[in-house]
Amino acid sequence: MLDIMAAPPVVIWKQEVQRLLHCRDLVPRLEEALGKFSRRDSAEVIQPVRSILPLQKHHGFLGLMPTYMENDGVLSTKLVCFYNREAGSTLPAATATVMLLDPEFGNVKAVIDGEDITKMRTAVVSAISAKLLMCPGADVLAILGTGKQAIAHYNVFTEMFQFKEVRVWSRTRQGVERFCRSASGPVTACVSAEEAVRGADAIVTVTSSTEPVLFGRWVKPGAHVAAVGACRPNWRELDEVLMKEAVVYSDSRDGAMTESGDVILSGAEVFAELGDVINGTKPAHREKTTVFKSLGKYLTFAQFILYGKYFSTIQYIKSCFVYLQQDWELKMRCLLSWFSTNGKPKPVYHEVSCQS
Ligand SMILES: NC(=O)C1=CN([C@@H]2O[C@H](COP(=O)(O)OP(=O)(O)OC[C@H]3O[C@@H](n4cnc5c(N)ncnc54)[C@H](O)[C@@H]3O)[C@@H](O)[C@H]2O)C=CC1
Ligand SMILES: O=C(O)C1=NCCCC1
Repeated sequence: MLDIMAAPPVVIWKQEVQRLLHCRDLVPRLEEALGKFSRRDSAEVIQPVRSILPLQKHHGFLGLMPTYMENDGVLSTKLVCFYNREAGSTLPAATATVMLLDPEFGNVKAVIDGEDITKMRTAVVSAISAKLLMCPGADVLAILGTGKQAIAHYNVFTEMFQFKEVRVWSRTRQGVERFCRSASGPVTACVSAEEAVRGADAIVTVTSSTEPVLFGRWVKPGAHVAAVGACRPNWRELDEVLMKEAVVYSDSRDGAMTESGDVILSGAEVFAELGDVINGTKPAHREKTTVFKSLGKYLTFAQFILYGKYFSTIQYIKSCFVYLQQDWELKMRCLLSWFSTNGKPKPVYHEVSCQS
C-alpha cells in the first residue's frame, strides 16, 4: 500500500514574517492578484466570499478565507477571528493565522502568523486604491483610528506618497499620543474626526466602530476614502450621504454586497472592483469623490512570497532532519525529493505493510 509521508509543516512566526515581508514586494504582486481575481478565471483564482462563524459569547466572528490559484499551484486559507470589542478594550480587534497546503496531496506545508501579513496586505491594498483613485498632487492624508491598521496604513502611505501633512484622530487622547510616538514622521493630532478630515485629499478609516465616524458633509469633493473597518453587514463607518455621493470601488463586489454594512445599508452601488481598474475594464474616477470599501482578500501572494523566501534558505533541510531523526533512509529520500523539485518540498512516498 502506498502511504503518504509528508514533511511536517513549517511554522513561520512573527519575527520571521516581519523580516521577510516588505511593502515594496507586495505592491506589484497584490496588483497582479487583484487583476486576476476580477477576471473571474477559475484557473487563475478561486476565492469565495469568506464563511463566517459567530463567536457569540465573545462578540466575535471566525472568518474562513480559502484561496486556490490553480495556475500558480497555491492553495491556502486564512483563519481570522475579529471582534466587536467593548469601548476601551485593549484586546486585539483581529487575530489571524495563515495555512498553506499542497493542492495535490492536501497536506499542510506551512502555518504562518497572520498578524503582520494582514496589517501589510490591508494597508498595501488601500494604498493601491489611492494610487489608482486619489487626485494627482494630494497633499493631506487623514487617518481615523489609531490601532494596528492605522499605523500600518501610516507606514505604507508615507512610504508610497509624498503628503505635506498627515492628520490623525481617535476616540481617546491616549490613542492619538501612542500613535504619534510610534509614527516615524510628523503627525497633526486632531481632537475631532471632522477637524482631521476637513480639506483632506485622502482619508483612511480604520476603526472598530459599528456606527458612522465619517460624514459626507465633511469630505472635500474629489477626496479619496479607503474604508477598512466595518466588515459586517450591520456595521458602518461611513454615512449614507458619503456612500451615495461617492463612486464606490471594492476589492470584491460579492464581498461588499454580502459583508459591508456601508454598502448594504446605504443601498450604494459598487461601481467597480479595483481589479477592473487594473485590468482597464472600468475607469478610475480620480476627479470625483471615491470610496474604496476594503473587505480583506488577496493574501495569497503574500504567503507565496514568504514561503518562497523562507525555503530559499536552509530552513527546509533543517526541518526535514528534525522530523526524520530516527530514519536515515527516509531522511535521504526527503532531501533527494527536495532537490529534485527545485526546492519546492513534496511529500515523500514510502511503502508500508498492511496489518489487517
Ligand atoms: N478590511 C480589511 O481587510 C481588514 C479590516 N480590519 C478591520 O479594521 C478595523 C481596525 O483594526 P485594527 O487596527 O486591527 O484594530 P485595533 O483594535 O488595533 O484599533 C481599533 C481602533 O478603532 C478605534 N475605535 C474602536 N471603537 C470605536 C468607535 N466606536 N468609534 C471610533 N473609533 C473606535 C480604537 O480606538 C482604535 O483606534 C477593525 O474593524 C478590523 O476588523 C482589520 C484587518 C483587515
Ligand atoms: O481580511 C482580514 O484579515 C480581515 N477582514 C475583516 C475583518 C478583520 C480581518
